[in-house]
Amino acid sequence: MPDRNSPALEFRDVAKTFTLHLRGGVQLPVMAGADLAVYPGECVVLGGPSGAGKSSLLKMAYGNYRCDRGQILVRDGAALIDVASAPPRQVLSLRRRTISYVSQFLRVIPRVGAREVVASAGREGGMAADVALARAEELLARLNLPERLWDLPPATFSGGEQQRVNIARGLIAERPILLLDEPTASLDAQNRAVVVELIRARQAAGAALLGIFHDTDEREAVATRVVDVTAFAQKRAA
Ligand SMILES: Nc1ncnc2c1ncn2[C@@H]1O[C@H](COP(=O)(O)OP(=O)(O)OP(=O)(O)O)[C@@H](O)[C@H]1O
Repeated sequence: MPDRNSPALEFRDVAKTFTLHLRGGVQLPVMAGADLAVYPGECVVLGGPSGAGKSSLLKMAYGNYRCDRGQILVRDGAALIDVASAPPRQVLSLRRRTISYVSQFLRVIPRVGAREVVASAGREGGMAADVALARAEELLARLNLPERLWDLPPATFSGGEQQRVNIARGLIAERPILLLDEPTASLDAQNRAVVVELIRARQAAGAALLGIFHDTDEREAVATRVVDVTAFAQKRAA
């Protein structure tokens, strides 16, 4: 069981400004002085208006965006890794072992079927091939993806079908930190309820979750705490 008394993920004094090189170097400050700790067993939901920087925080934690200042500390077993300064090799290793990220959209791989898209994420996380395959099928069935689609590449799937493959891919390896960027945005009520159950199960198992949920009911169903990122932007203006 993870140590619940120390954060699994912690942002310390993080600042981010986008520079638009194709627009004459226009600067877009998004946040400064962002401090946030997420503990094992928590589901912290990011709140605040559109454009406040919620997705940017998740992308910085996953190492997709660099931050300009501060630290993003990830507990990786006994080690503490600063994603903000870690070399790419170390960030990739964190993605294999420690952090999962369910983005809003599935990045489809041409010619690879849905079941394999999910199972391969399990294998990358260290599962044996047969276990990964069985777990992939279990998740796809739970998420009501029709079996006739399992061997087809998700490129032609509906938005909601792609999103469910994406969720299965993000959840299969059961890593200690889970980042969720509106995972239920394109789902119907029945599938939203399944995703809420899966998220709560990860939380009960001691994972640290950080997510964005615009739907109030879902937010209430999963959040142990809501953090308004507008406060980070206000620090920026101060
Ligand atoms: N890659 C990028 N290049 C330039 N600006 C960006 C980039 N990504 C985000 N931004 C800007 O940063 C600000 C914060 O965006 P972000 O997507 O983090 O907000 P958000 O709170 O998640 O919004 P929403 O709720 O609408 O998804 C916005 O003003 C956005 O235009």
